[in-house]
Amino acid sequence: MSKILIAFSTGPDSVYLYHYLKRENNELGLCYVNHNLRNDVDKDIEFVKEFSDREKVPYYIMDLNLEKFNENSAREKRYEALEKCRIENGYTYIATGHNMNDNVETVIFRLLRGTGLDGLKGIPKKRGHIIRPILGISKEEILEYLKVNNISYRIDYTNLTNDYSRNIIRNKMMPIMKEINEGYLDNISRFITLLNEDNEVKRYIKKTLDEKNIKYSKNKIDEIYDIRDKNGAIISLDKEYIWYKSYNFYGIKKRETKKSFRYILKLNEDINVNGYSIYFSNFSDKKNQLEKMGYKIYNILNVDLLEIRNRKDGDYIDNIKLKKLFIDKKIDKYTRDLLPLVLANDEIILVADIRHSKKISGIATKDQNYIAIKKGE
Ligand SMILES: Nc1ncnc2c1ncn2[C@@H]1O[C@H](COP(=O)(O)OP(=O)(O)OP(=O)(O)O)[C@@H](O)[C@H]1O
Repeated sequence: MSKILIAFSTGPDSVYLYHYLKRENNELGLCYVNHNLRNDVDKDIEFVKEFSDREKVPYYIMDLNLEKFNENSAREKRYEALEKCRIENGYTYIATGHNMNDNVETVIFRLLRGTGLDGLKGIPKKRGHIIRPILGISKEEILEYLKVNNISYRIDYTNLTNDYSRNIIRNKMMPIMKEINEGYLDNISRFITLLNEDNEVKRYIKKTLDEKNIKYSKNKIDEIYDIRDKNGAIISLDKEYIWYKSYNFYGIKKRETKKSFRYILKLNEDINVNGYSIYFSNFSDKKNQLEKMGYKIYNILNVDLLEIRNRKDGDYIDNIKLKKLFIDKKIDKYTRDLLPLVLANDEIILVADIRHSKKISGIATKDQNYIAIKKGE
């Protein structure tokens, strides 16, 4: 439960916002800012008083004299007045009634005027003490709710806006977009949400790097951002740290000290190395099972011992230098040392699950020795 001051203009959005927040058991108050710009302010104030009486919530009227200001400064002064009211009366947040239509209109307006990606984030859900709880609700839903529940409100300010471009977007462009696609509002709004999520991930990355005092470039943030869905992915940060993504972790880890390894695998043995499981077998039933579990299977003839080790300088697979392969496949230096290589008769036949030598076949036939490999936690 929070103590929330509603920026209450008496229009449908504010009235809906009140009912919306009431459902969540918040402690509410109403603040009407009197701009003295409209003739029927008295009726607004009467509405606020009646509403507050009926709902048993406190109200506050903040007077402004804005005759000499333009619309922009009216908005600024309104936010100042709301903030003053919030502090004086001990509220935690100010909630405004911006809705999904306002958000989409804002983004379209910015697109037409020219904007960067940041501008397409739309109206922020939260900024300082200001929250906008009904940003995800369309005007249509709001009006429908008020109608069905027989809830009264005053004239919609937003339709009286004297902002010329806004009016064209709202009254001309939006209806045409709706003709093209009924779901246009949801679709654009979803796009805005996606952009905001992206921003949140990037903010998290930046904050985490800053906390560790790590020097980084903007590219690094993009690189880290790109692996956000790739379990097992690693980005090298510096000598000491890596950024690591696994099923339940996405953040900074200390590098494990480089340990070289070497194992011998006999037929029908298996092994786990640095997150890879490897089977060397000739059981065909098991082969089907492993295949279903996502293992890559390779046939191998005339071998009954395999060697599993990490890379060494000058390693080759077929005629390709491992180093070149790693660069081509964009495998960072940290990961390169952890990858298990599989060797038969001193020749590399598998580089983890990344590449197999021409000498072994990716098609496993019956009753043959095979290697099964899979990366997994
Ligand atoms: N006179 C007022 N008193 C209190 N709150 C108001 C008043 N007018 C507007 N608000 C608040 O601001 C919200 C947005 O209203 P409106 O779209 O008219 O304002 P705006 O800030 O000029 O909008 P935008 O930033 O989208 O151009 C309303 O839902 C309401 O919460």
